[in-house]
Amino acid sequence: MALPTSLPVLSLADLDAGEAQRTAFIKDLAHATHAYGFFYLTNTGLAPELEARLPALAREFFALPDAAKLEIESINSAQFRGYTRLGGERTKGAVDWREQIDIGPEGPNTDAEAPAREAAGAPPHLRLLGPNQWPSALPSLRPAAEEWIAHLTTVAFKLLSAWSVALGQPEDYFTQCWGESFPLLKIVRYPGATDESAARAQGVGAHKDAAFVTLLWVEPGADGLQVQLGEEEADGSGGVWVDAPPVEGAFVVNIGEMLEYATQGYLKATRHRVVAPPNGRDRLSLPFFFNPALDAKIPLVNLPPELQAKARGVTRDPTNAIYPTYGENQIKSRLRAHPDVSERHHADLLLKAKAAGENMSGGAYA
Ligand SMILES: O=C(O)CCC(=O)C(=O)O
Ligand SMILES: [Fe+2]
Repeated sequence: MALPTSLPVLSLADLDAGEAQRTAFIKDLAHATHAYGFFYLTNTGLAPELEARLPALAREFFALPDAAKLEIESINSAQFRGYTRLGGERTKGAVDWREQIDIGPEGPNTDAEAPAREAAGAPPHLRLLGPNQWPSALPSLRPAAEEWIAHLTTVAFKLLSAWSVALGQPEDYFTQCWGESFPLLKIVRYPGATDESAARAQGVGAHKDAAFVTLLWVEPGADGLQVQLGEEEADGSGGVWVDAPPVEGAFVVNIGEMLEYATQGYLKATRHRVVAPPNGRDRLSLPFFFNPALDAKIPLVNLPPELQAKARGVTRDPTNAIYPTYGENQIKSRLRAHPDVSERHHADLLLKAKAAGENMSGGAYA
């Protein structure tokens, strides 16, 4: 297969532009996400005002004094919400050179009830339900982030129904067992490289996203994202690393491991990484990971024979099993990514995982 030097661009508006354009969109979507696992999506209906407002607030947040940022440090949150300072996160055990805020669905704090709940048989992933942390120095961040999440949720649902049709299923195939979505928005800043530390070359290390689907916004002009196309080896080597610079007005969309798993590899979760910006520059991005409810079990898609013939199967690292319940995957990847939060709030789960022989030092995206 000839590899493109840049990723395909699809317009979401085509889905509502009459039968012919809708059919063409679904076909292009299937091709892009089977062959590459990545594409650019334009015309998502995001209000230009919001597209300017949230990144501007993100920049304001990162420019706050450390004390104001650390007020919402993720170490305070058993749900891994809030601010993670530079060097606080890992991929494949190596430190990522970025600072970020993690924002999930808002919920009451039930940390104190977890032991009794679990003694009565509730799964540990319910520990991920709880409140976000918002900076008191920047009250306008919360409504902007919530509007962003709400809009991308509608965009992601449109994509899910288009994939359902592309996979020969009814439109509501994925959503019938979906439940209340459990998305995660990250607000991320990668500082420029300095020659002080070699670790800074890894903005975020090579990984596949654990989510169903990711919709990534990148600040215009900020390159650094690279995508591994072609046939890679099981150990992650091989293939061709292609630059995926931001395209004006577009989100980068990519398949996560849960959707790859549900389609037995027909849709591809493609490895990607971010190279730290050059000295004197920094890079802002807003990855949005779209996921079903923590207790959702999404059935494997019964592919039509012509697609089944092209499904690659899912080869898994035996130390990084995919569980049928979404929440089990989610809590494991959070435990790996944030060892400090895990040791403080979930030491019992770390011990259990180690006793079961799982590799818990792999980082978010082992
Ligand atoms: O910041 C980016 O451009 C991508 C980040 C990413 O791949 C991730 O957080 O999973
Ligand atoms: Fe990613």
